[in-house]
Amino acid sequence: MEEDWDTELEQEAAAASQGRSEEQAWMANSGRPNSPSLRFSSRPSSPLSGFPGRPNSPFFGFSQNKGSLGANEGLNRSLPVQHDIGGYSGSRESVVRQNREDQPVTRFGRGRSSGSRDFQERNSANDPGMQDQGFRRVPGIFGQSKCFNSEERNSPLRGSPFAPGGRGAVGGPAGVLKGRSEEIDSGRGPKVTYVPPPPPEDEQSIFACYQSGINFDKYDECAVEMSGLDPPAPLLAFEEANFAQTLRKNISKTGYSKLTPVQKHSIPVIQAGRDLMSCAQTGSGKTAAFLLPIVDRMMKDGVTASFPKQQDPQCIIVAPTRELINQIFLEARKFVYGTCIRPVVIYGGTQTGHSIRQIMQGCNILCATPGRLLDIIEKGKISLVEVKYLVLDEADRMLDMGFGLDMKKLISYPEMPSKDRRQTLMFSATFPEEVQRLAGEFLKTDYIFLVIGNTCGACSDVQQNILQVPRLSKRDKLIEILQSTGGERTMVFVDTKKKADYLAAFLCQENLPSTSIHGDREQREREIALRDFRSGKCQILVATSVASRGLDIENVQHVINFDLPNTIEDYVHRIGRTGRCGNTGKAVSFFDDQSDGHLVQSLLKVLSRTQQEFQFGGRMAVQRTNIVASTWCPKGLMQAVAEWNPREMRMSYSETTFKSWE
Ligand SMILES: Nc1ncnc2c1ncn2[C@@H]1O[C@H](COP(=O)(O)OP(=O)(O)OP(=O)(O)O)[C@@H](O)[C@H]1O
Repeated sequence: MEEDWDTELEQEAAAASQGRSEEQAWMANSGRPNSPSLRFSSRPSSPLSGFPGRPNSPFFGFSQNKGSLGANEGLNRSLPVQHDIGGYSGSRESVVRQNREDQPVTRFGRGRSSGSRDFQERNSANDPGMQDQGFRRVPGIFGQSKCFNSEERNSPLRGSPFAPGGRGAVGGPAGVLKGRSEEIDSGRGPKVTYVPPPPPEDEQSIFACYQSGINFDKYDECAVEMSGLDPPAPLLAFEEANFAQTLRKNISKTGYSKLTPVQKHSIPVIQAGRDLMSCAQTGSGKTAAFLLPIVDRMMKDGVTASFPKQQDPQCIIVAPTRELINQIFLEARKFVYGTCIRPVVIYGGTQTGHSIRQIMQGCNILCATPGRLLDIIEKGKISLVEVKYLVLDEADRMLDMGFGLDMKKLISYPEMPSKDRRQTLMFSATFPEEVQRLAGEFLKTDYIFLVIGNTCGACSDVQQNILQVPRLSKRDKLIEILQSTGGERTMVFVDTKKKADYLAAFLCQENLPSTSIHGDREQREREIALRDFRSGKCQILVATSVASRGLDIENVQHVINFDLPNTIEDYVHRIGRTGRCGNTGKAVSFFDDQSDGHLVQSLLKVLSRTQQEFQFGGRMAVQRTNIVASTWCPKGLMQAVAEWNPREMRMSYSETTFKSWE
């Protein structure tokens, strides 16, 4: 999970303070006759009729979901069967523990939220009444159960992969009830036993990649800014990099023939031994920009894996989410192919023993999520003395409140070479100023700061649309869009884990094959969800921000922000799941005056910078940097536009026009 642990809690708390959650709102919304929400809101005994005040309730965070997901006794009765059939070994508690292992957020970060979460979970776990209800059971709708009772048969979820008895592939944290007492007794969850399946070893699978798109050459039009003393000259072509022969072969097997701008500029900086903070738009090849020169150096230095009791990797790469770090590992595997350099990936939610075994088989490039990395270091399984490269992918995220302390801890180990003796590389599509300042602690003073485009630039190949959709109409609007786009691979982002499950189940019910990914799903389920989405088995992936960064999935044509994120950086990363590698994509964001007002200024800035035609609301069109004619637009938006410096946008509205909009 990593990313969304705390932010979602905070959002839930905010929703609670509004006194009415979105799920409740849906329940009350009389839109769809078959909607799961309606079904349960009409039940007189529904706990939703007496919905507890969330902030004060020990069940806050769980009870509300009961109704929205259509939990029923039948589902609950089926849970023990799920354990047997589904072969689950984990539990919700294990997820909590994993998240703690991996998530510095909960350990060091925003303590208030995590503390309250613990409280909620313990209390709800203690209450026998809760065992049959609420959020605990929500994940139970995933996975499979062979027992249908009448209620299940009528379940709106039936026939969907989320339905009981549905596709096992989606799986589900059926263990949600299993480990409950374990947490209470020990304060720790049961051992995580999940061992991820090894990736395919055949050459074709290793080098599988997708085609760059029609706009690939347009990357060259991006403005490039480099600051720092004597930046090395950029490369014009792969040949100029003088890469080792095996690496050259691997690059061509990967299908790369032309460098992207971030590669042109970053590779010579890294080859020159300089530290680098590199910012370039999503999907523009940052991963290869750091991997290629590192692997090249290792090949030239004759690095090979060996098998001492304690491994000493030459390169450590960290990223904020498990799926992303796995993806980076798979990229590294391509470039080292045919050599004795061994990349290894370790991340939370998997058996620690498995991570250790992987490392012990030889480890030159260690790809890790922060929690698991620190764990392994503290277990003495790796030594840091040989680290020459420290790479922070999604560096702004790695340095923010959530992971910043873990990163500091990492560089503070006495064994870790000081910044003068290692090379530190930071990559992201966004670098807010405060993070740029923090980064100084990690980098040598003469580091190079490379910006392709700007430090918070959305991908110009993504056509962005902002639609004003009131909260209660979002679901219908979503269906309308998904039905009109007919089978396009789509990621739908929401603000809470529960909503991700709910929405995925709801979409399945509407015959739109969907799955979900978020931090409360067990790792096995997360990986299955991603696999189903990549393979096209499920055309829609409903996700929290855990999937917003770095994921490179072929042919995602569409991103929908069902809920806008809290920060503009998150928006940029989310919409960057489409329009990758020169391909085009579409992003639609539902804008709700009441909850999204804070984003308006930064949103407009991002939109105007993409220099493309885009739409704001139904009738206001913004072309290039000029807003042209409108008689209507969301009031909240226009107020913010007025506050924002019109000169910067060179907007063409007059004050009278603006007043008439108000
Ligand atoms: N030179 C190249 N030629 C063709 N394809 C490339 C090249 N470099 C990278 N790619 C491909 O482009 C896609 C996006 O690359 P990558 O995931 O590294 O982007 P990114 O900039 O890290 O994106 P994000 O900011 O979302 O993490 C990948 O599928 C990668 O294989």
